[in-house]
This record gives sequence, C-alpha cells and structure tokens, in this order.
Amino acid sequence: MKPNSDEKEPEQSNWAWPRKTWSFLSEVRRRSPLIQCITNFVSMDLMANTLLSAGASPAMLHTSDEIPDFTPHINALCINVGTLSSDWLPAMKLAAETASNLGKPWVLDPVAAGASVFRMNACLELLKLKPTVIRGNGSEIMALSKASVEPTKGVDSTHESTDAVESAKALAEATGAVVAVSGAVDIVTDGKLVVGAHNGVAMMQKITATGCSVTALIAAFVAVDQNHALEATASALSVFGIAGELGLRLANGPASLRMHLIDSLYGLDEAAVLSHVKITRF
Ligand SMILES: Nc1ncnc2c1ncn2[C@@H]1O[C@H](COP(=O)(O)OP(=O)(O)O)[C@@H](O)[C@H]1O
Ligand SMILES: Cc1ncsc1CCOP(=O)(O)O
Ligand SMILES: [Mg+2]
Repeated sequence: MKPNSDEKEPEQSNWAWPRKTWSFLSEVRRRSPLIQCITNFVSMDLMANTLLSAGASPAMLHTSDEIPDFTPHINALCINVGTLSSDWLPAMKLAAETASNLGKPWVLDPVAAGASVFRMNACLELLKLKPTVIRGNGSEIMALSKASVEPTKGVDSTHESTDAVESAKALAEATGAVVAVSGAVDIVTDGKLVVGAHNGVAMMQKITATGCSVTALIAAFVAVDQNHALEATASALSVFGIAGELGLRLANGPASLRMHLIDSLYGLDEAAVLSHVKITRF
C-alpha cells in the first residue's frame, strides 16, 4: 500500500523514492561508471573508497597534461576546491569545460566558497562552465548564491541546511544546476521542486571529507542517468546517509564510523534501501 495519497504526481510522491533510489544504486553497481575527481588532498582517500564501495570506478587525475586524453572517456567529473591553489585551477576549468562540451555531467563542491576572494572567484568561474549539480553545506551555498566573502568557519557550516533553501533555489535558477545543501536534512532543488533527504547521523560531521565524498557519490549517480539529476542527487544523499545510519550501529566514534560507513555502503541491499530511504517534498 502507498504511504501517501498523492495520486496526481506518482513520480514525485514519497512512496516512489525508495524504489528510485534502489534503482540508481543498482545501476551504479551494474555499470561501474568512471568518475574523474579533481579534489582536495584531505578527501582523496575517503572519496575514492566511497566510490569503490558504491560500485563506481574513481580516478583522481588532476593534471592539465592528461585531461585532453583522459576526460573524454569518463562518465562524470567531480570538482572540489577544498585545497585550491592557483596552479590547480586551470586544470579544474579545462576538465569542466571538456566535460561540458562533451555533454558529460559534472558536479561542483564549493568547499569554503566564502572564505576568500580567490576561492569565490574560482567558484564563480567554474559556475560559468555549467555544472550539472552543485553540493555544499549551508554556509557554502548561501555564500555562493550571494557571491559574498565574509568571515567564515572555513570548511564547516555555521548554518543549518534549512537556512539555505532560498539561496539554493536562487543558485539553481541562476545556473541551471541542481543544488544540494547537506546537513541534518539534505535539501535538493532544481529551483522549483525542493525535496529533503532525511537520512544520515550527526557524527558524519565529525569525519573529515564526508561532504566531499557524498559529492563524488552524487557524480556517480548522475553518471547513470544525467536526465534525472535531481532524483540522482537526492538518492545519492539518502544512500550515503543510510550507510552512516547502519555504520553507526557498529561504531564507537568517528574513526570506526568512517570504516563502518564504507562497509555499510558496500553491503547495502534492496531491503535495507527500501526500508530506510526517507526522501520527501520539502
Ligand atoms: N546533523 C546531521 N544529521 C544527519 N546527517 C548529517 C548531519 N550533518 C551532516 N550530515 C551528513 O553528513 C554528510 C556531510 O555533510 P556536511 O557535514 O553538511 O558536509 P560538509 O562536510 O561539506 O560540511 C552528508 O551526507 C550529510 O547528510
Ligand atoms: C579540512 C579541509 N580543509 C580543506 S579541504 C578539507 C576537507 C573538507 O571536507 P568536507 O567538506 O567534506 O568536510
Ligand atoms: Mg564540504
């Protein structure tokens, strides 16, 4: 029986999400999309292991010298400005431009976007290259939406994701991207529809690079169906959150949660996904 009576919009009604999410995860496992990640030094290991556990194939290639040969063969690209420096930015732009020109999806993680003028300008230049999805925490999405540089707590958020709903909608409208704001509730919007993914546990914030890693997971989900980027994004956030929920049952703290989250993501089965996905209209 359906858990709600939203007969008019079966595609978006709550009962459809668990099946949709399972179908995305199954496709990632079946097709093992190749995901190029140009990411910060902190996140490289957890991001690559997250992608492998989900069934995708990560490649952390970041030099401009290789992009013309390699990027045309990827299924999606993840760009993360976490440890940005001026010598890395041209490669990020070249990879994003190559992906965009070839119609391949790419996802931007604007880590600490509002922390400096250099970082903000880099993010604004990357936005011009048409990311398919932008995923940040509340403070990052609010700063990027207003293009405002002001004292921040760096990579951590001082806002709830729900504080950033209007900023996320405005950013989605302005860029044409699907925008995701992570937090206790993960918000996902294309500028009109807003959905919330209610999975995850607070301790995930105590593991560095969980945000970076879920952005890469979004790239893997979008890679298998780029025409449904909003659904792919919400599904990836929900799956990562469920891995955190199941992982916490076995964990003693952040270090063991990191390990059990990866194991839980690897072992997620249909029954667990169908019974745990909590995605609703927001
Ligand atoms: N309070 C919370 N409750 C449940 N899940 C959370 C909470 N805070 C963050 N998460 C989850 O942790 C992951 C990283 O999100 P977040 O900490 O917001 O990103 P970032 O590391 O970029 O700041 C996401 O999957 C998010 O859903
Ligand atoms: C600590 C840190 N410093 C620069 S990038 C980075 C990792 C940030 O990872 P996340 O955004 O997933 O918390
Ligand atoms: Mg982050």
